[in-house]
Amino acid sequence: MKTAYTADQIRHAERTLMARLPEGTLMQRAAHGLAAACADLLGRVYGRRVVLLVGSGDNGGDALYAGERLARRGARVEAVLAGSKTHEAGLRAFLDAGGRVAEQAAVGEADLIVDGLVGIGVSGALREPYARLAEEANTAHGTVVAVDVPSGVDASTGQVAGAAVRARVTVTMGAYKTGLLVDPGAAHTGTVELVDIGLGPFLPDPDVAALTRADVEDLLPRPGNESDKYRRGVLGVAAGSDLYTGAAVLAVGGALRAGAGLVRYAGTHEPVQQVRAHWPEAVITPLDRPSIEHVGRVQAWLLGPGLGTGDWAHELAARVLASDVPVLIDADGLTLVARDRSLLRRRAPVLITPHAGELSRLIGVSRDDIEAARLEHVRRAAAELGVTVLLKGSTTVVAEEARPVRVNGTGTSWLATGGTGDVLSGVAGALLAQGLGCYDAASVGAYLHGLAGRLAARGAPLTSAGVATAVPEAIRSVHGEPRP
Ligand SMILES: NC(=O)C1=CN([C@@H]2O[C@H](COP(=O)(O)OP(=O)(O)OC[C@H]3O[C@@H](n4cnc5c(N)ncnc54)[C@H](OP(=O)(O)O)[C@@H]3O)[C@@H](O)[C@H]2O)[C@@H](O)CC1
Ligand SMILES: [K+]
Repeated sequence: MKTAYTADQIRHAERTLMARLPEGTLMQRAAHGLAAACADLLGRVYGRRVVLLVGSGDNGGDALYAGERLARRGARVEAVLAGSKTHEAGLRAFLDAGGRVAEQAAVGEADLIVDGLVGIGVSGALREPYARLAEEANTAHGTVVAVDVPSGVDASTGQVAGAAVRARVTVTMGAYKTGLLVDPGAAHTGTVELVDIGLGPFLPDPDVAALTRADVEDLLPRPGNESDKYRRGVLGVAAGSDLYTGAAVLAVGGALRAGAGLVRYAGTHEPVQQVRAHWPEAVITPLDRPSIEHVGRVQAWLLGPGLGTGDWAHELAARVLASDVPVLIDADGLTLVARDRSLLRRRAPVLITPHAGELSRLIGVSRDDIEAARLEHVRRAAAELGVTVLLKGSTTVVAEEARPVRVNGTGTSWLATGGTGDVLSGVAGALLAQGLGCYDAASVGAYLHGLAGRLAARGAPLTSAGVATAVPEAIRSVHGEPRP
């Protein structure tokens, strides 16, 4: 598990560790790791031009001590002092090593730009001249390395209130910060390199976590010798309508590709025809009224994609939610429960999979506000609604009360196309039916779906059907099995 922490959590751990070490030890460890990362990026250090953007706090101190090391190896290092004060000992060491302070920064001509403006001590939007320097770094030709956190990104939330550095590499000290994993901040980090400064034993429970390949491998259900289709998880799918047939086809496809033992599809005439044509392996119950009494036993339900939002759909949703198995609610199902919250009053678990627009209707917050503060709102939705929430987006986040938010970074922007959400609901639904809890089904589902998206896209546009087709390959790559 990749774990990440808020600025307060990091500071608390740092204080405990610092009390046991000679003064300045941690910053020297940080600077050592930072200088090594810079040297790697430069290839040859001697003679190369490096500009340090130095803020008034210890983030600037890290940059100065790393600059000292690079200067000793023959780099031409200039520092722009942006704050009202500067880390004194760091500046002395930097100057002693031959570093220079520049009035007018040659940011545009540098081979490497080290962003030491602000780290975990940032509050609010970058002030001048920090904001201008961040913009200069972003438009310069040189490689930008952010110290600890790209300046302008809130380390605790990933929120970006104004100008912010966009780094090629972020060298982060001691532990990942939440804001490095969650968008919009995550989009600013480039590759994140972690420098071990000995913080590990002092860190509390994480604020957020991201599943690694090994975690997903451990969590993924694998059929044993005695498995039969009923034990491997039967998913009921209540999706699609005479107007929207594709959603049903894609959701059933996602579920079958993600290992449901059996999919029982229930729907009206048109989607039934389509699902039957695409997926002969699905067991189909044509519905002439909104009822699930003839569908047979299932271990979980997927409710909503393409279902419509009229009385018929409402009645079917009420029947599905009156069952005693976990239910995943997506798309039109979310519109129905936004209108009638009483549908969510049930004992068995509920997983909802909204995008920001759908979540906006559920919690009465604007879509833009949700996009700007995804963590805050996904947590709030989980607490207010008493359900597990998977908020879709460039970094998908999964919240359940009293658990760290799980962040998924496997996705690709090619996935932002029609129908991919239906596939995701099928994948996560199949995992629910195979016995994973909502929290794990959602986060493993997001991981596989993102990976399948990458495999389907390979750098070019994808189709949602292609994403479903790539799910088995994603599972294979998680298990590390050779491809046929
Ligand atoms: N502690 C440790 O053991 C270790 C810490 N380490 C390093 O220290 C970093 C934390 O250092 P920190 O606490 O000094 O805070 P930091 O991020 O430099 O920023 C504070 C300064 O920023 C300013 N400022 C704030 N907001 C601003 C804005 N919007 N726009 C403009 N300016 C703004 C604010 O200025 P002021 O408002 O006071 O004028 C304040 O002076 C951490 O990220 C890591 O890199 C590592 O060496 C490992 C060991
Ligand atoms: K920084």
